[in-house]
Parts: sequence; C-alpha cells; structure tokens
Amino acid sequence: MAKGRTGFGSIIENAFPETLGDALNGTSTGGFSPTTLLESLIPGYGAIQKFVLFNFGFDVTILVTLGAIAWIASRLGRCIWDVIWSAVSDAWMSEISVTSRDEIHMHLIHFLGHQSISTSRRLMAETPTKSAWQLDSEATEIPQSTMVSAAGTARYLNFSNQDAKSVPRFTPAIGSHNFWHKGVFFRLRRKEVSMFEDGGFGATIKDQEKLTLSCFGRSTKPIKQLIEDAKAHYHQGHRQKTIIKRPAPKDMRRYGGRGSWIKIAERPCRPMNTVVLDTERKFQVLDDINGYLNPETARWYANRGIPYRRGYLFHGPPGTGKTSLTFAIAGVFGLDIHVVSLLEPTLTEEELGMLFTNLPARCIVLLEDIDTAGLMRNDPAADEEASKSNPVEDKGLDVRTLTRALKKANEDDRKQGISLSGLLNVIDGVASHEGRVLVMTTNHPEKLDKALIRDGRIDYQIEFGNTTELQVQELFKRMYAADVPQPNIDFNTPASPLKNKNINVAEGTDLEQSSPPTSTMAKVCDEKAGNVEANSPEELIELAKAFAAYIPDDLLSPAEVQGFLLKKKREPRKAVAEVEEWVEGMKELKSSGGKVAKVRQ
Ligand SMILES: Nc1ncnc2c1ncn2[C@@H]1O[C@H](COP(=O)(O)OP(=O)(O)OP(=O)(O)O)[C@@H](O)[C@H]1O
Repeated sequence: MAKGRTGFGSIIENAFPETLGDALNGTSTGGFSPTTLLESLIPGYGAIQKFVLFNFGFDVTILVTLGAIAWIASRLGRCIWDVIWSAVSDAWMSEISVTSRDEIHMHLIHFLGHQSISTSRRLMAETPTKSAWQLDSEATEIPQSTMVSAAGTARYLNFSNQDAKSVPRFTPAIGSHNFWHKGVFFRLRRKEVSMFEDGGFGATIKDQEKLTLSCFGRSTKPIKQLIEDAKAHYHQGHRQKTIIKRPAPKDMRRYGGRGSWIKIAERPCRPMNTVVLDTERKFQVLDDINGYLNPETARWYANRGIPYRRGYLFHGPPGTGKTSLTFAIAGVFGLDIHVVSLLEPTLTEEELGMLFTNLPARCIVLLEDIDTAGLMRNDPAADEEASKSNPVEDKGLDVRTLTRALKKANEDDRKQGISLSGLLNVIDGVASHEGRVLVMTTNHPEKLDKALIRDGRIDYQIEFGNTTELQVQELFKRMYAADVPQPNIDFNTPASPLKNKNINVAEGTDLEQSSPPTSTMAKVCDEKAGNVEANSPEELIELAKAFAAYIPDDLLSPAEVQGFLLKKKREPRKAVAEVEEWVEGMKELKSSGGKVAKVRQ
C-alpha cells in the first residue's frame, strides 16, 4: 500500500480493500469496486488509472468517485429542494401566469428589467428597437460626418452603426429569479413553452413564453398589484403616444386572443390643432365620438336594443387630412388605432371576423382607401352575365385570350380574401365587436356600395376638400410657428396606477396646446445651419396672408401646400417670394393632368 494515503484514500481503501490492493499489484480479482465500475463504463479507464497510479502514486478513482458523489448529492439536493419548494408553493404560495401572447407579458418584462430584477445575475441583453420619436426624446449624442454643406455652415449628420452604438436593454433571462418589490418577496419563472404544451400534443414549436409570478400567502393580491404597477409604468412611458396595430402574421393570429394584433408603430399624439379643418366640424366630430365613448352611452344603446357601434366615413381628395384627423382623434381620446388592409392576400373573412372579436373595448379601427379594397360582390347573376358577354370559347384559344383569362384568374385569386358581404357581416353582424370606432377613408365615395355606407354602418360622414385661403394661412403659421419644448418623460418613475386608468384627454397635456417634441438635434442643426428667419407673430400673420393670397381656393390639397412649405421650412419669406411661380406651375400641371411638377421648388 502507498504511504501517506490521504484520509479520503483510507476511506476508499477501507470500503474496497481488495480492489486497491489489486490495483497496486496489477492484478484483478474481478470483485466490485469503483474502478471496475468505471472500467466498464468508460472504455480505457483502467489503463489510464493504472498509468497515473504507477507514475504518480495517485489513484484517479478517488477524484472521479468524489466528483460522482458530489454530482449525485447536488442532483439529489436539487430534487429534494424542488419537492420541498413545490410543497411550500402549493401550500403557502399564490401564483399568476401570463403568456407572451398577452400584452401584460411585455409590460412585466419591461418593468422587471427596469426595476426589481435589474440586479439579477442572469439577464438577457436586447438591442432595443426605437423609433425616431423615441430617439428624439432621449438625450442622444449628435452624430456628425466629416462632410460639410456647400455653404460651409453645417456638418451632415451620420447615423452609421446605430444599433451597435445603442444602449442595450436588460431583461430577466429564461429561468427563475427571486426579487423584492414594495417589501414583498416574489419569485419569477420565465420559460419557453411550445404552442401545444397545454393541449398535450407534444408539439415542439417554441414560439411562446410563459411568465409565472408567485409570492408567499394565500392571496394573489400582491401579484395583481405588481402587474398593475408594471402596466402603470408602461403607460407612463407611453402616454401622449398613439399606438398603431395591425393584424399579426397568419400563424400567430390563428390562435385568436389579443395576440391577433401586433403593435407596428408608436408615435406622439397628433395635436388636434395641427389638422387644418373647419373648427366647427372638428368639434362636432369630437363631440359625437365623446358622446359615443361615454360609458353611460353603452347602457343607453343596450336599453334600446341598438348595437353599440359607430362608423365614420372620411372622404375627399388625396392629401386632405383624412388620416391626419383619425390620428388626432386617437390622440384626443387616447385610443389605439387598429389598421386593417383588406387587400392583404392572406386575410380571410373568418380571420377578419376573429380580428374584430379580439379588439379592445375601446379603440379605432381604420380601413383606409376602402374603395380600392378590392371587395368582391357575391353576385352570381352578375358573374354569369359577364361570362355571357365575354365567352372565352367563342374567341378560340389564341394567346391574347388566354393571357387575359389568366390575368383575370390571377385577379380573382388575389381578391379571394374578403367579399363585400363578408365585410358587412364583420362590421355589424351578430357577433361583431361593440364599442369600437370604425373609420373608413376613401378618395371616391361615389364608388362605394350603398350597403357599405348605409345608416347603422356609417353614422357620420365628413367631406374633406382642397384648401381655402384661411386653411392655407393656418398651414403657413403652423409651419413657421416657434416650437414648444416638451419635457422628457421619466421612464423610471412608476406612475400612479389610478391615474393611468383614465384613458382620456386629461391623461396628457392640453392637446390643443401641445406640439411634437422639439429635438435637441433639430435645434442644433437649426443653429448650425444659421438659416432660421426670425419672425415676430405679427410678421408671421402678414406673411401668411400674403402667401395665401396667391393660392386660389380649392386648387391645392393641404398635403401639396405642406410639401411646398417643407422645402422652405426655415424660410417663410422665401416661400412667399416663390409661391406665385409654384402655383402657376401647379395650375399648369393639373390642367395637363401631369403627375410630376416641372416648376422649381
Ligand atoms: N387638413 C390638413 N391639415 C393639416 N395637415 C394636413 C391636412 N391634410 C393633409 N395634411 C398633411 O398632408 C399629409 C397627408 O395627409 P393625410 O395622410 O392625412 O391625407 P389623406 O387625406 O389621408 O390622404 P390619402 O387619401 O391619400 O390617404 C400629412 O403629412 C398631413 O400632415
């Protein structure tokens, strides 16, 4: 036996006396020992063990056995811990789960990333996707290239490697986390789950996440409070923003629920006073929507057996403010906008119905350019008539006829999605959602089917037109008025949940007064460009009048006037000086039916 055997070595020796002796003697009696076990499990282990033993006088089996015991002990400990923990949580803990298909999941992840879990040792780093608006409200470094403008007054901005430069966001990693919030101990489990896990089909698609929050006690109240705080925190950072959603991709929306809609954009609320429209009409529509959204109105409708729905049709030439007014209305009432394109080839009538069923209690549904939506009329008689007047067989199978037939078949295929009757059903069918504000916009109201805009489906119509002199003045003044700086929102201060429960105009600042945030970057550029024409309010009014005098009523859309002014956005006097030439060019363009302006802008 080797001298100086360690304490653990003597334990092993006592446990397997003949084996160690055999190993040292180079003989094997064939009895059971850790070495024989390891030899049978790991090919070549015996040779390695003997080599180490004879050359270094050290038995690796001791190490391996130690490691194995530690591993078994840790697994056993873990199992015991799990059993104890699950017994404790079953008996003394309450829990609430939420899947990533619900918005609360996102609210919680953001909140926990910001707050309680930020000190956790296991975090997930993400490059946050930020819109230009979000970047604008943050104190970002102004990136500049080496290229200088022709006048030598400004450096051009350079946004290379934006993602690489952006600050990562940290959220709790997949796994378990313990944390304290407002003096309460919480346990968070974040895990990936397969779509069919709950159904027991054993599918392995992992495109969902599940968060389980638990706390000690027989009441889920602390968890509910935490969720409230997370939602309040989210709304604190997103108030004065309009959220735009659209149907989720086909494979996500087929499971229904709130995950059928995904957020595609978020932008500052458009102040109502930036939409140049007759004030009286503007307030009429606002009053109408306000009356409709009033919770008491729902009961009023129910008592009279009238479906609680309201539809608006905004019609007029392109660029006259139909979409802008929709966004301003969303800002005033704090509603999200759900945009549906009926031209989306993958959207079926059933899915459209399901999407409408999964709308939140109060929201705006926007169907843009409804006349171009390619709605099919389910009219077999008309189809028969068309085929009679255009019999393919009579014309023979020449290439032209075949091409035309193929084109028609393709068009039919494309239009397969939504029929007019399907849409009508979704808008006011028995299962249709109540409480939403439906806004349809069109450039050609005369092309719409009467059934689509009959009373009950469309309750309020607003006609938009080209500019009047007063509207041009408004647009001019708005373009050159001084910006009102907007305070930055503190994303780290959780708001009072109560305050955030009210989704109405009182939530933000006075929307009639507020303006989009003034960017630090824009201000620096203005200063550097050195081309800001200082105007007193009186001078601005005079310039606006002079500018508007050149533009005949009903000739140009607000979008066209805005487009011209944007090219001179810091030079109101230059805009006045050049407006006559531009208007002449536009007149010529419109009378010739051209699309591209030949005038200098
Ligand atoms: N009445 C208006 N007041 C202020 N801005 C307007 C107005 N009309 C148009 N604009 C400006 O013109 C641009 C286009 O406007 P908007 O998208 O609202 O027009 P639209 O009527 O919805 O056009 P389309 O019919 O082509 O969808 C926007 O940048 C908007 O700011």
